[in-house]
Amino acid sequence: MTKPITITVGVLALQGGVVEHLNLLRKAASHVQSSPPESTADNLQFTFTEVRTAPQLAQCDALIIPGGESTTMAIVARRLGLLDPLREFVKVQHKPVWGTCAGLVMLAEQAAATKQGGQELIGGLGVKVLRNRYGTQMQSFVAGLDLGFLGPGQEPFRAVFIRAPVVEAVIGEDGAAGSGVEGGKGAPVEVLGVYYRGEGQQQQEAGTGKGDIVAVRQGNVFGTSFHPELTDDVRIHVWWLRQVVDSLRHGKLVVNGA
Ligand SMILES: NC(=O)CC[C@H](N)C(=O)O
Repeated sequence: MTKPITITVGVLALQGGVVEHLNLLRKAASHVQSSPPESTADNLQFTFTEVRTAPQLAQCDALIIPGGESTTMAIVARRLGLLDPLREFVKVQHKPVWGTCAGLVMLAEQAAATKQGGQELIGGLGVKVLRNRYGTQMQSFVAGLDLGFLGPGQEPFRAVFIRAPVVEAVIGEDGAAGSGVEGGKGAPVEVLGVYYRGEGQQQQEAGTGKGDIVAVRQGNVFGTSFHPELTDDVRIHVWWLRQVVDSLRHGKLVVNGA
């Protein structure tokens, strides 16, 4: 029998929607284990854990940065000495990371200043984000998104937007550290989700209309403006865990226990 592969996935637990991600990750894991990526059958294990310290981060093969308030998250991370280890995790070790909402802001290379002085970011995604694109908490909304990366013929994903950022501009490979496992030249920035505000489904399908970029990936770094963890729809978590497994198997990364 082959040795089990245990993948440790952390959720940064300084502030924000931590428990919700952990719950959905656990559900997603059982989906991934019941139809595992090829060659990991029977021996794929996941451990999910909260991350508050650099040693806890070092145990992780992949990380989720949840929604919340990115300014607060950055201040707390700085105080705990976590900002540099997080940058190392994302930009030097190129481990898979997913940021939701405030997490997307943290992973952007640039954020359009909404306050004087700006804020500290982790970076890794070659994009510039615009914070609070749709206004205040009161203007929160749910919208059906067609997310092609989930596969053909999928139902729209009911995306929850709460003081959500959007990707205002793709800076590209040069703006970020690059996310290819090999290092060096960065991976391209891929737009994986667009929200067409007040526009019809037909325009979405035709790819017309301007729309806001609300899901983006560059190599191992993935970001969404919205909060899949606040729904019981497990599809994006399942997709991401599969990406994590693939990346760890095909990249030159060390997997705990492998
Ligand atoms: N729901 C959220 O995560 C809101 C993000 C928040 N507006 C920020 O900029 O950090």
